[in-house]
Amino acid sequence: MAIILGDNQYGKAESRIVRIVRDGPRHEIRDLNVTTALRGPFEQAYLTGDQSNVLPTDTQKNTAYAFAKSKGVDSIEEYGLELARHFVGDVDPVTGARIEIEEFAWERAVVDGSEHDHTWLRKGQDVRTAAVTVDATGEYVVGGLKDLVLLKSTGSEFAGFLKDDFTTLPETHDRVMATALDAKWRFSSVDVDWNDVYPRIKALMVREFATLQSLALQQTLWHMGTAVMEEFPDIVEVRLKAPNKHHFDFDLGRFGVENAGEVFWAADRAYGLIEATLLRDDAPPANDAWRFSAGLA
Ligand SMILES: O=c1[nH]c(=O)c2[nH]c(=O)[nH]c2[nH]1
Repeated sequence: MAIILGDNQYGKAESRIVRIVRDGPRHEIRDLNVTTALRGPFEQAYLTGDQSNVLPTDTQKNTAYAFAKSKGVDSIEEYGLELARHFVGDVDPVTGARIEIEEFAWERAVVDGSEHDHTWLRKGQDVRTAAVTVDATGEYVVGGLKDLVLLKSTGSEFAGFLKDDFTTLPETHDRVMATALDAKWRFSSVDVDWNDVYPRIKALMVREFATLQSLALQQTLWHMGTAVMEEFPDIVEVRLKAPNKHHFDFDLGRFGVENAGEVFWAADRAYGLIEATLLRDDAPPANDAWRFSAGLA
């Protein structure tokens, strides 16, 4: 019996990079969490401790900061592509680079009725994400968002489900539906107007969540994904993950008080977890586009 080294990669996880453009009185801010990972002939670092092929994770971190200055951060997708191309193209042993980025949004503070030049408020809790892979097979961009918290107070049903001896859930034709959406979409091209596309995808998913008379969260996810893929031919795959944040009617009947869908117990766990992948049947191969690192998704 021999033990072999399997899949491996290494890099610097979660460099917090804040890029401020301050060319004039009105500043711009981009607030990022950047993870880099390199793939290539790094077996000897594990097997014998030979570091000769190893570009330190510290250097990877420094490069991410340096590129934030030299290349700027117009979009996280483009910035990720620049970094990945550099590692693969300019650092000899590297054959593949994986860059994962989260972006935290800020909105300008409004002071005395006008937008302030250099003060912002953190915007929402949802996070824009990008995962870029460059290797010998090509360049891949997976855009996304996570923690988009949505709730609708009607327009959601769950009935007609399979029942067995353990089923206690009542059927409903009017319930609260809430989730914290995690969505990822794979592009078939890197020639994309990233900052134009992102808000349109988010708006489409919110529209579907709001307007569909939902028979299940599963159906809602299908509609969100298909709406995005119908609008954007370059998006060939969508992966959705949605916790069903249950809102149970609180039993006020015990106190002789009527509760017609007005007071809920918002349970934080256990929660349903609904996941789906939507894929065009002629999608080009994903190769390592979905191979995540460092627990960031
Ligand atoms: O939208 C839902 N899908 C389910 O699969 C499910 N299961 C459940 O108990 N409630 C719900 N709601």
